Formats: sequence, structure tokens, C-alpha cells
Amino acid sequence: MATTYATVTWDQLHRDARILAETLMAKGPFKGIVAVTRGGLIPAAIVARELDCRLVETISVITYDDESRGKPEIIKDPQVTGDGEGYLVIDDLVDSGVTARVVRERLPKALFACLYAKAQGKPLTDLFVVEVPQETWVLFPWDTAPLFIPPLAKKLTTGS
Ligand SMILES: O=P(O)(O)OC[C@H]1O[C@H](OP(=O)(O)OP(=O)(O)O)[C@H](O)[C@@H]1O
Repeated sequence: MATTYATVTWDQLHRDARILAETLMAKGPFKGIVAVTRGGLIPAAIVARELDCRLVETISVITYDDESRGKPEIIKDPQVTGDGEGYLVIDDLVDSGVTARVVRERLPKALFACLYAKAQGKPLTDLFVVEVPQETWVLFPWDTAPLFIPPLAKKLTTGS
């Protein structure tokens, strides 16, 4: 199946993070937030601001593309969270759910929330804002840049 793209602007991302924060207000208060790097960093910052939460930790999960292929590894462990009780984990997206599974194994008592969820990853998150089709590639604002596109008329006259 052909890949389709969903572009998320800064404004949209900010709006979606605020929507998530509003839902999270009823689930807190939280001792702190754990951002899943790197995609969860900016959503976590927005949620932390809305929830007036000053303690922000990180967890980093990486899946190497070499001989240990497919085996995700925690390369940065959160320091003060214990088993995650009272903590909120924030990521931008759950796709296959591999990252969320590893994070949940490490922080089984934390609440896991993200902005966008694909079908495969959806069961791994407690909360999300928007569901995205599995075959859609989400283009986050930090991964994109505005680009000049020539006018159609110009394209027609030059034939390019
Ligand atoms: O559900 P999954 O299939 O595990 O995919 C979701 C993960 O993939 C992305 O991170 P990525 O591994 O691209 O790293 P990055 O955030 O550092 O760019 C995203 O931020 C999630 O953490």
C-alpha cells in the first residue's frame, strides 16, 4: 500500500497537546512527567506548562538497525520515578507500539499518554488525541520546513 503523509504544523501540535493536557487535568496531579525522547520532548514541555508540573524526566529507547535488529534498548533510564507510580509518560506517537511496550515494562504504574496513535500502537497507550491510519507517515514540525513551490502557470509555460 502506498504511504500517505499527514503534516502536523506547530499550531496543530500545540493545540493537540493542550487538548491532551485538558484531559490529563482530571487524571492528576502527577509527581512528574517522563518525556520519551526525542519526539515526546516538546509535547511533554507543553503538557508540563499546562499542568504546572516542574519535574520533567526523560527516557530514551532505541532500536538498533544492526545485528541486534528489532531488540529495543533503554539507553537513558529515568532517575526518580521508581515503578512510575504517580508519574505521567508523554510521547508524540505510538506506531508499532514497540517503544511504548518497553517504556511500560520499565514504568508499569505510570499513565502513558501521547498525541497521535496508530491502530497497532493504540492498545499500548492509556490516552491519545488523534488516531492516524497505520500506513500514514506523520510529518512532525521539527522534521519539516516550508518549501517554495512554483505557480502552476509558471510550470505550464516552462514545461518543467
Ligand atoms: O510505536 P513505535 O513503532 O515504537 O514508534 C513510536 C516511536 O517512534 C518515534 O520515535 P523514534 O524512534 O523515531 O525516535 P525519535 O523520537 O528520537 O525521533 C516516536 O517518537 C515514538 O517514540
